[in-house]
Amino acid sequence: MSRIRSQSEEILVDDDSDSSLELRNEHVLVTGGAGYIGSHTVLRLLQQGYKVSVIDNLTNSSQESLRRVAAVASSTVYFYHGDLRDFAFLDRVFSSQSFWGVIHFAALKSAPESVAKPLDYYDVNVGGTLSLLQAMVKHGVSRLVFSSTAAVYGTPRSGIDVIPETHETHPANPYGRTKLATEYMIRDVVEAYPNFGAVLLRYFNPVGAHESGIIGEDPKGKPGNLMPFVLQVAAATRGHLDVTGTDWPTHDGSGVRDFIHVVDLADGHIAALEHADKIARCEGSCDIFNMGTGKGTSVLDMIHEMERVTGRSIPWKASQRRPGDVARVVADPTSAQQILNWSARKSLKHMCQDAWRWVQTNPSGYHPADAVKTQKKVRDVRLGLTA
Ligand SMILES: NC(=O)c1ccc[n+]([C@@H]2O[C@H](COP(=O)([O-])OP(=O)(O)OC[C@H]3O[C@@H](n4cnc5c(N)ncnc54)[C@H](O)[C@@H]3O)[C@@H](O)[C@H]2O)c1
Ligand SMILES: O=c1ccn([C@@H]2O[C@H](COP(=O)(O)OP(=O)(O)O[C@H]3O[C@H](CO)[C@@H](O)[C@H](O)[C@H]3O)[C@@H](O)[C@H]2O)c(=O)[nH]1
Repeated sequence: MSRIRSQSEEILVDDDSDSSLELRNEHVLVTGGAGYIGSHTVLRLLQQGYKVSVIDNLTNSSQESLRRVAAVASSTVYFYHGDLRDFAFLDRVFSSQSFWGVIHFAALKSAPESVAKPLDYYDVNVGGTLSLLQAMVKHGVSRLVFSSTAAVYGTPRSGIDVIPETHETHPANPYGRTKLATEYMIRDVVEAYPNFGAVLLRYFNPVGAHESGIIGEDPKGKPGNLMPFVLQVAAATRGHLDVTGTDWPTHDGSGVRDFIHVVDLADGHIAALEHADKIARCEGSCDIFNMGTGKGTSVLDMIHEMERVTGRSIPWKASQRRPGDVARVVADPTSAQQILNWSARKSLKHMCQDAWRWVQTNPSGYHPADAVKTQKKVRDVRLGLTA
């Protein structure tokens, strides 16, 4: 194994760990792999036998997620601590390993924050991807899966029930615009370089956690999305939930979204990577897929399901609509079903059960205070700096 001086940390499982996994030759680089969706995807990749390296600057995550992933999979994750915008760093990483493909998660992801800090969002989301694409082209790596978002659609055309990939793109905030700009940049690279296979995945609303309760969404700072708020109210660390809009033209007046279990989404990335390989082998192209269930769930539906799962009451109050919010955002997932042979399997009940298990097991997320419990689960993991 080639190593990068003091840039890389290796996360190893003891040799006596019980691993019957058949390893593949394909080495996948995952940017932002320590984060919420990235860590679940790294686990799936390892379970499929891929070799996995992660680049992350840990601005919104902790290496603890990868230690746990390595332990659950009884496998190894190669970790490079660094920033995607640093081309010299990327160049060294790409020189040290021969990557088969890249899954690119690393980004800033808060729509409201992007309104206040648009340049940060363009810098990381567009600038970071620019530097990644430069490294991929320089080192001849030509399979890419990219995290895009339903936010690129903006307000859905009136009267439409589910959003197909062909829907117009009018993002309503800088975050969505950085993702759309990045989609265009990737499409231009595919046009310019033969045999480049890129898959752009537009996620709807990812929620839930791995069923083990070992990895999940680290509740850093004040949550911005619905599910972390619902969990806090269920755990009685927040008094009530503000339902932001109860006068929408929906079945119960609250907003409707397409919630997708993060493990289903992780599986979608494996299918997308295989598709990127297929298209890279025949001339190359850039394909776009929605990642959703096709089912709409209202905020009140979500509250009621969480009440059933937890056996606790979730008090809520009607509150004003959030600026820029829309009534209903639900995916048409047909293309992913037909072309990737992927569809989401887990129900709203699974999403609530798994999110609740994660929160109960890890009340402070990956916080060191929980590490005592954690150490037992990951005691087989050795962490060593490579020279
Ligand atoms: N979670 C959602 O609701 C959602 C919805 C649609 C799309 N997405 C997209 O999915 C991707 C992953 O989202 P997530 O929820 O896992 O977010 P996350 O914040 O948990 O993970 C992103 C990871 O990228 C890392 N990172 C950020 N900037 C970096 C940089 N410059 N260099 C290296 N690493 C950097 C962070 O430390 C973090 O570990 C993002 O691109 C996000 O925009 C997320
Ligand atoms: O305290 C809260 C928070 C949210 N909501 C409602 O819950 C629904 C879902 O909101 P949220 O979880 O914030 O998700 P979205 O606004 O749909 O946006 C998410 O999903 C998009 C993809 O669809 C991503 O692009 C965004 O980054 C991500 O924040 C909406 O109707 C909100 O009005 C509440 O009622 N109370």
